[in-house]
Amino acid sequence: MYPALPFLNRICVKDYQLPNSDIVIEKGTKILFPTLGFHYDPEYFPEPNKFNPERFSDENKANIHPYSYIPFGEGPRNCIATIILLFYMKRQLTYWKRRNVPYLEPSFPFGNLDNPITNKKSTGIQFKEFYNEFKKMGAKCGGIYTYCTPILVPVDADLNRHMLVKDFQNFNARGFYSNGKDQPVSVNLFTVDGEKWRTLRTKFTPTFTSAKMKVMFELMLLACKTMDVYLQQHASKKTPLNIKDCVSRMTTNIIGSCAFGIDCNSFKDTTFYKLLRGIADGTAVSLRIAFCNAVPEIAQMLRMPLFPINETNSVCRSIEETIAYRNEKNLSRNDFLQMLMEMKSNDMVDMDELKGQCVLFFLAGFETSATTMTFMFFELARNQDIQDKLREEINDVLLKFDNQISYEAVMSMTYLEMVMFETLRMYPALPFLNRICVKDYQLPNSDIVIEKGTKILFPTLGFHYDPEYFPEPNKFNPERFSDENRAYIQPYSYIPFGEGPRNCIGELILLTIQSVYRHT
Ligand code: HEM
Repeated sequence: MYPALPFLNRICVKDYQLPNSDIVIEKGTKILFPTLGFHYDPEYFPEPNKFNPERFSDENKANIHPYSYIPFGEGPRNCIATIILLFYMKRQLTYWKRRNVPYLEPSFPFGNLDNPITNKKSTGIQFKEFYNEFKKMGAKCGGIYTYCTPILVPVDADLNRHMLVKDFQNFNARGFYSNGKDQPVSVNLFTVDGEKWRTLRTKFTPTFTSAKMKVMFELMLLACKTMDVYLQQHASKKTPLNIKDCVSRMTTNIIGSCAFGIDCNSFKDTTFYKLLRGIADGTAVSLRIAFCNAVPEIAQMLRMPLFPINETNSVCRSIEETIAYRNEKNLSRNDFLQMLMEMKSNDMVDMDELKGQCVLFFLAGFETSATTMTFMFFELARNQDIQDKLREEINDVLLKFDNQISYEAVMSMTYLEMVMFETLRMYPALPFLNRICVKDYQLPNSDIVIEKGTKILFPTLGFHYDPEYFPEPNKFNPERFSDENRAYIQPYSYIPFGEGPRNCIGELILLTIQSVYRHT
């Protein structure tokens, strides 16, 4: 759809009679082959405006008309750059061998990944398999390739401690794409690196304390009220419920209320729900994010925004309107937006940073929380005994709290916490963590040196399903996280929220809550 050169050119160096025609092309005539024309010709590519990788599946490829697909040119003068590129790619694929790092044999052009067009496995599962291969070799880490990019995969919990925590200064970047010029809100805590990240993290950490969350809890409860009615309707009619849809609406209500100051009642009116989903959901969004991160230089050159423009602009407008309304009426509310407004009035953040963090609050908190809850209900449905035990705990605790759900009541539900931790072990919302080496680094007790610029991918799923760390890993067993058993979990093998100074800022809420309540 986007050939880098939209046409090929040649010059006729000898008079030439067109085949099956009496037209003669004179020597010296310039010829321009319109690549874009061929690629968008429905005779050759039906529904040419549709992005459809299936055209290039092994079966369909054979039906493409020869010489109608010419992104690299054709014939003896086809792009020299292609040949150089191919040579470079082949050489790249020997990177780990040359550096004496244990590696898995790659193949061209996908490296160690499955063919993205025909593959059925998620990237998280593929990295779990790489993990198992390196463990079998007895290695502490190993090298693989995504396409031609070398990626280091640590498979040892103690190495996680070194790289994510102790030697964080060598790996403090995530290398995620953002485009501050054209879409300032794409510059946020998750996407920025270096000094900018450090400054933002220092500014925003105090907004995630347990005291702040306790105050916001009332808003969260209110935002869930309409779900009660929705659930009761389904229960009384005995109609099945799409649990993913239900928790996604609930999460939208909470985020709408806490981050955007909007009462969006997604169980009745799906306007805001659809708008927010438009930013985070869908193949086009995933493809754009994947493209931007795979070839950030090209994305930067094309000035590609990270998030869909229309939806993001609508959400930003709504934030601006709420701020203007609160300022005009002198209103205040115990939400995340108010905290950011106070930071702005103290010149700690500017308007773009404020909007960026609201959008990030949604992106980082929405899918992660909704999928975790969905999988939790899935496992509770499959394990009736665990469901009964949890229900019993909830009923017992509520009895002690006059049947009122309060912050304190929820925090004293220890079995609920164990169930949630086990859900996050089996279904971590992010199946891997990524970092970039920013300073050459010698691996501990080894002569391997990781070069500056190397990408590292920590395979969370691999660790969480490793029987060395979690016996019977396919069994949903919340008891692993009881007070007694938790002490036996190998540090840095359980990483659903990441680790070290760049871990999930949302986890700080959990940690603070735990330390407060476990010691009272
Ligand atoms: C079940 C819920 C959640 C899970 C499983 C989760 C998981 C993660 C993970 C794995 C990371 C990457 C950490 C790393 O690279 O070491 C991350 C980063 C982050 N998360 Fe969460 N998250 C959750 C909820 C939230 C919520 C509710 C918020 C905020 C409102 C949030 C805000 C962030 C931010 C801002 C970052 C980037 C931190 C940085 O780079 O400094 N997350 N999260």
